[in-house]
Amino acid sequence: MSTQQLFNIEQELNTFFEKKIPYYKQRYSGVGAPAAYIPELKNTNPDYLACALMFPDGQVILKGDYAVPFTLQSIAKVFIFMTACMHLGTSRVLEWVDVEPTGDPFNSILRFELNENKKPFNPMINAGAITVASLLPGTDSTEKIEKVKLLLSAILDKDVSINEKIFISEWETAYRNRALANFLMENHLLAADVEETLLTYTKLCSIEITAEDLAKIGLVLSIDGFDPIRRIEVIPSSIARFTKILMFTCGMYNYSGKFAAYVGIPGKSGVSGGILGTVPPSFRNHPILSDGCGIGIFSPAIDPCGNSVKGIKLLEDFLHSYSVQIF
Ligand SMILES: NC(=O)CC[C@H](N)C(=O)O
Repeated sequence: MSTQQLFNIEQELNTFFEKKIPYYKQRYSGVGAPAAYIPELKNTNPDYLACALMFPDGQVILKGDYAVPFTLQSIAKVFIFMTACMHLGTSRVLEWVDVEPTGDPFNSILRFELNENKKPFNPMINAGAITVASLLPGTDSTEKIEKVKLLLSAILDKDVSINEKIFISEWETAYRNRALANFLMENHLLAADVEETLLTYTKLCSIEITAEDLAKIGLVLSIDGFDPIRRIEVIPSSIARFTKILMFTCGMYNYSGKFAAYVGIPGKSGVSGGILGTVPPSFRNHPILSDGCGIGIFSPAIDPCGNSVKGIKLLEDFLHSYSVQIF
């Protein structure tokens, strides 16, 4: 692509987001609210809205409140799964967890009580992620957490840290996840101690990132685990590709089907209001997104499914406005 074309695209996208971010902030002001079940998240400003895009040539678009850090929350499930697969092999991990969307809330306990399904439905809901967290290699939570942090650091080319305040706030109130972990243990679906596994899972949910970090992760996933900027593989391609399938089918909890149908890319959200999006390279000659891109969105007011209200609207608008379709 010529420098002139690149400049025009950058200008075009800048104009798009400079217009849309204030629009969505106003249009959906007061709709949804920051997650209240983790007390520390309740205090987040619901009006933040950030978008980051990263392209394979290294071009980055950062708009809105992109400098505000937030915690991964459920987005951590993507890295918990990939790390476990990298150490144990995907087929071993899938002996413990299924790959079926649920249609139930992300922290639902229903299926265990009914005892309808032996394995947790998929690694992108709490039950599945807690099971997979118990499989991580290491003798205690510190070692297990380190393995996941190493993968994230390799993708982002920097260290990541845990927001202790948010971790403690969730740890002290994680009644539902404790119940889930106990059900899992009762069904022989935890490979490590209940409290140790919960500690691993909850700390990983509290890793702090930015919208730009999510865009970088999305970019690496879009190119099947390859970092096009440093020209190295950071995730084995078969694992990156399998993870995108899970994101596409199960990444948005009980909104996953609608997200796939109406937004149309692999995505993963967290109750902090983050959305990780990945646009695979297209075989169609798309004027902007032919080579793929990574998307990071952040807006803390979430809907009853646990997804960012303004974030989904902005993402949907962007992808539709630029006719991004992966099928
Ligand atoms: N949906 C989410 O983001 C959930 C993550 C959160 N840490 C929990 O386990 O409840």
